[in-house]
Formats: sequence, C-alpha cells, structure tokens
Amino acid sequence: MSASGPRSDAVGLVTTNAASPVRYVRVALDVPLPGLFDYRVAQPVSIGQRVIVPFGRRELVGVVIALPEAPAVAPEQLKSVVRVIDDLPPMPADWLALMTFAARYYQRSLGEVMLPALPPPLRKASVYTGKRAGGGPVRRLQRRLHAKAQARASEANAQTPASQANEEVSHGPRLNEEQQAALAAIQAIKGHGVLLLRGVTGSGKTEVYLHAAQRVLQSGRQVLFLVPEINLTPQLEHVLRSRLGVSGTGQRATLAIMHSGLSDGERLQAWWQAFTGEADVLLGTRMAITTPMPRLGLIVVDEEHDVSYKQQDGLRYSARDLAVWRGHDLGIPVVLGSATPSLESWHHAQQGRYALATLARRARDVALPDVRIVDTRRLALDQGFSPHLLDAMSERLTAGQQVLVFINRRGYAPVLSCTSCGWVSQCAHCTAYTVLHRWSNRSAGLQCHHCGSRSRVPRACPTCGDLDLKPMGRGTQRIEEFLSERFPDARIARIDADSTRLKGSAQALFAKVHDGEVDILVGTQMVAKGHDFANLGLVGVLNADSMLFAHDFRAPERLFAQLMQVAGRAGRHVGGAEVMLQTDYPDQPVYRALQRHDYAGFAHYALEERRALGLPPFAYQALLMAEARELAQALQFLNDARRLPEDAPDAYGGVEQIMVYDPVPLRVVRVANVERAQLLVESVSRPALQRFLARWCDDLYRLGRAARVRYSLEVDPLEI
Ligand SMILES: Nc1ncnc2c1ncn2[C@@H]1O[C@H](COP(=O)(O)OP(=O)(O)OP(=O)(O)O)[C@@H](O)[C@H]1O
Ligand SMILES: [Zn+2]
Repeated sequence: MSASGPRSDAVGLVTTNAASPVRYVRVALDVPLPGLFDYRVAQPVSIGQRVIVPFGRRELVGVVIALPEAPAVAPEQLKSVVRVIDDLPPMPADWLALMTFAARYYQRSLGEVMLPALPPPLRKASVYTGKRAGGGPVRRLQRRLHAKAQARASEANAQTPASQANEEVSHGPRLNEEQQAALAAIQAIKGHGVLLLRGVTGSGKTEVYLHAAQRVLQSGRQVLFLVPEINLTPQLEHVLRSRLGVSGTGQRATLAIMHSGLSDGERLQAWWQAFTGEADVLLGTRMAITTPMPRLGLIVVDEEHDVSYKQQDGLRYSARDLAVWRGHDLGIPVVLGSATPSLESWHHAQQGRYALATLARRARDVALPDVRIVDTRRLALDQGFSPHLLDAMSERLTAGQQVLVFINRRGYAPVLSCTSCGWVSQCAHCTAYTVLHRWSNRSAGLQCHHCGSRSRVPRACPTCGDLDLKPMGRGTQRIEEFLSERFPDARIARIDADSTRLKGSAQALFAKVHDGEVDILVGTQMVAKGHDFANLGLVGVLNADSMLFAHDFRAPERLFAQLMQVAGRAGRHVGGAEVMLQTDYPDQPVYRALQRHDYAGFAHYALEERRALGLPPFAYQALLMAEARELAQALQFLNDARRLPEDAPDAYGGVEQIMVYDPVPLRVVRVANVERAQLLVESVSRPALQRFLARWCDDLYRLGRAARVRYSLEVDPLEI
C-alpha cells in the first residue's frame, strides 16, 4: 500500500522490516486515558498494524504507533501482545498522519480518534478470537466477495455478456459557460488547493463535480465524495452509477457507498474496497472522510456549509475541515460546493486562500423563484396559514404542480396546555416541554425531543383537574392533518424524522415525490437540501421567525442557508415558481437578502458584524461542557477549570491571548436527569488556542477525575 504525497507529520519512526526482531510495541487504544500503551511482542510487527492486547480484564484491539527501543515502563511490568492481526496491510502513513492531526487538533488521545475511525469489525477483539471467528471479518468478507464473483462469472458465461462494465455510459448535458469555467478552475489547481464552488440552487454543481471526477479517474486516481445526509446518497449514487466512465485501468469506474445506515458488514466492505483501491469512488457521509484511499486524487464536499459535517458526540470533528487538511497533506485538490457557503469558507475565498468559482444562474433555462414575503402581523391565520398562501396553493394544485410546505418542527404540537390554569406538558427528566405526537389515527402521546422518553396524554390537567387540554402551536403532523381537510383531493406526504424512521422509508417517500405521486409535501429541513424536484411550483415557509432570535450567533447564517436551500427546491425544471415566506418581521435583513437571492450581500453584512464583535471566523473558539447530577457541581468544575492556568502561569505561555468566559448553564439545563453547563474559550490566534488547550486538557483530566464530573471539550463548536 503506497501512500502518495509528502508526509507532514510522521507518527512513528521507521517501519522495521519483519526480519529484525521487534521486542516492544507502543499501541493506541480506545480508552478514556491519555497516552499510548507499551507491550512486549514476540511476533514480527510493523507500524500501522493492529494488535490484540490485554487491558485490565479485557482484550482490546489497538493500532501500533511506534516500535520503541525501550519501553516507557519497567519491562517486567509489561504484558504481551496476544495477537498481531495480519489480515490487512498496515494502515498507511497518510492515514496515521491524519489521525495524529485530528487527535492533536481536537485534543483527544490517538486511540480515541483512530479506533472509532475504523469499521466496527476491525476494532473488536472478539470477532478475531471467538470460536466462530472464521479467520476474522476481513477473511470472511474476502471469501464472500470471491464466491459472489465466481457466481457472476459462471452466470455471465451462460448468458449474454452484459455486465455493468459494458453498460452504456450516459452522457450528461453540455456544460454551460459558467460550469466550464468552474471546471477549468478546478483543473488549474496544481497539487493542493481548495476551490469554493458557489452555485445558486439548481445551477448544476453536480455536473461540475462529475466532470472533475472523471478526469481524476482517467488518470488512475480515486475520488472521495462527501454529502451531508444519508438521504442524499441514493440520488447521487444513481447519477454516479450512470455517468462515471472508465477509470485508469480502462474498466468502468467502481463505486462504494458509506454511511451510518449500513450494517457493520456492509460498512466494512465499502471501507475495504476503498482501502484496497478496488473502488475508484467512495461516496459517503462525514464518516467516510477517515477512510484510507491509496490513490486519492480529489475530494468533493457537497453542501459544505451543512452542520451535519460536524460530529456532535465522541470526537467532535468537522469532516469538511479534515477534508481540507487531508487534501493539503496529500497535495490534491479539494472542492467545496454550496449555494450558501459557510462564512468560514467564504471568508477564506474572499481572502484568496481558497479559489472561488461562481455559478450565478440556474443550469436549465429557468429563473430562480420569486420570493414573496407575507407580512402576517395583521392577518387572520388558519392553522398558521395566511389566505395568500392557501390561495396560491390551490392555484398551483389546479395547475398540476407540486407544493412544498416547510416547517421545521416535527410532531403534532410543540406543547400541550391547560386552558384554565396554564399548565404545560413538561418532561420529567429534562427542562423541556414534551411534544404532542400522533402515533396513529387513534393514539397520541407526549414525547420529549431531548431524551426521547414518552408518556401518555393526561385525561385531565394534572394541576387543576380541568378537562380542557389543548395543543398549542403546530408541527408537521398537525399541518398534514389540516391540509388533508382543506385539500381533500390532494395526495399529501409528510417527510420528517418520524415518518422516515424505518430503513428505506425516506427513500421510498422521496421516490413518490419524484414520480409525481404526491401533490403536497409537508416537511422539515430533511426536504430542504439537495433534491432536484422537477415539478415543484410553490414553497410555503411557516414559522421561520422562531429561528430569528436564537441566542446563537450563527443562527442568522443558518436560517439564511436553510431558507435559500428550501426556496431552491422550487421551479428547478420549469420557471414561474414562487416562494411564500410568512413572517411577523418582514424587514429582517435575513429575509430581505433572501428575497433578492443575495448570498454575497448577506455574507458581507454578516461577516462585518462578526468582525465588529470579534467572532469566528475572526476568532477561534473551544467549548468545555460539564455534566453532573446537579448544576452546581458542573458549574463548580467549570469554575475550577477556569482557574487552572492561575496555578501554573508559566506552563500556559501565551495565556494573555486567551479569553476564558464565565461558565453558564446550557439553555436546556437538564437532559435525562443530567444537568449541564459550559465554558467558552476564545482567541484571535489559532496556534495560541491550540497551545492553551493542549496544556489545559492535561490539567482537566486530573481535575475531572477528582470532581467526578463528565466533561467534553469541543474545538470549533458550531453551537454555543
Ligand atoms: N449544463 C446543463 N444544461 C442543462 N441542464 C443542466 C446542466 N447542468 C445541470 N443541469 C440540470 O440542472 C438541474 C440542477 O442541477 P444540480 O442538481 O446539479 O444543481 P445544484 O447546483 O446541485 O443545486 P442545489 O444546490 O440546489 O442542490 C439538474 O436537473 C441537472 O440535470
Ligand atoms: Zn426529556
């Protein structure tokens, strides 16, 4: 397995050849302890190989990081490696370097970063040592693939030879001038460079990616495609399968898919195909970014602004940021595409650190939809709908077009309340209201969207006994119910996290919409992104105002992106489409910019504000979160954490560049009976912040053990 490009940061020293006897190995393990672990070893072993080692009373899989001359502890205390796993070549140096970078940047131990980056079967000791291990998961996979290939070969002999390789590659549309210019800009990148492709919704960014990918494949290299959501993989998979031509070998390029909806076996297969170079293209969600690919030549990050690229638990990495680092390390181009780039990426492009290509017009000869702002302040609304929106819906339905109603709230109603005493339904375990849900036509219940716990709908008010309990506000289910009464002939589909819980159900629902079997689509942000609807003439936006005054400084950016995305689903194949946005605040700059389809104007305004306030991308942040039974404990821990640098000012060199804020409770303080608080750390210098965090983490570890508080540190948090 050869890795290309310069190694910026070699993890180990040298890979010894198997002949010379290695006596000790230094291993990364996925355990909540800092540092690496030394073992004695009798078998030949190389850096990057996996080993099974005893740890406490368990056996764990670890990755060999170094082959030290002498162990870090007394040799007689060393335990021995149980087994050297040799079903794969050692993990390549560029992968080890990526993991080392991620561990350092996100302030986690190497093992906590490395092991979770591997498909689950590769990091479970039991699948190698158990009675039915059958040589381990990789050998089993190889046998399965081999058997499949043989079956296919004998079938092909019996019938006419019509395998995928001989299938006709379909040709896409001719690139327009803007698309050609964007493609040329990607091809002009020599070695590493990031290109930000800003293309309005429906401008044909996908075509640009495809052409860029095709060139890379022809030169014999691999392509990594990242999409923010599982739901977008089938659509892009279909396009890639029909469009990718030959790779460097003269064979039809092959594709592997990776996302969290796969079984462990499926994920291992996709990973293995990318790792061995058998797959030319890997299409996946954020987890795919850590897949080793020996011939990687291009990384594409579609919808690069999407928050789904940030992992929200465990190692809180940004797949987009890792993609940029990986491209740099390998000396290859990275394409970031979006209609509404993140302000971070946009800022880089403005400063010339990223190249910028713009697709200002839609690819098909249609105009962007008209955005109409409906001032709802003096209107009588019917279940949240203005007469304007209802009339417009009737018209579009009569004309045979589809309508999308967007509301970012699932369930029936966000809260149940008592009309006489004001009681509201609250979760017993969280500081949050419980949401009223319809489970079926006949049954309803209350559910907490924070801890997931469910309860029955009380028959009478728990405080005053009144029987008149009413749902307040509305979510997708109530909207769906209302619309089915209002438009009895229309076929209505609802797409949200509830209606798509079962595997494959989202895909089935989207297929119905694409096939024209749906007239009205009611959906949350799940429907907003990426989909190329052909016949959607009207988008109605309800309740956007609820996101206007969130305390997070990124809220306007996120709202604007979301509205641009959802508006962009309208009129993609035929013109004359319309977006109706209902609001009590028609003069908000976010809405005005949306009306003008003015991303650049919005970004300029938002960046100026960030600059004035010293917020990212003009500053760098990290967030320390603490969880405890009681808020006071969490706050105490954070206060102690805040004072740590005072005890050892010299060790924290450069601390004057660091701003540590006061600890604050989270907006939703209690979730599942755990109370939470957080502390923000900020600096105008990324290196200074990194230095501070590295030292701080060591001290936090000691503090945390004594305090019995669970804590986590997030670098570059997206929500504060
Ligand atoms: N050069 C072209 N000529 C004609 N049609 C094109 C061309 N390029 C793309 N298209 C079509 O335009 C439509 C929109 O393209 P695509 O879905 O790639 O847009 P996009 O930029 O990814 O949009 P979004 O950001 O909204 O997802 C598709 O139906 C695509 O087939
Ligand atoms: Zn709860």
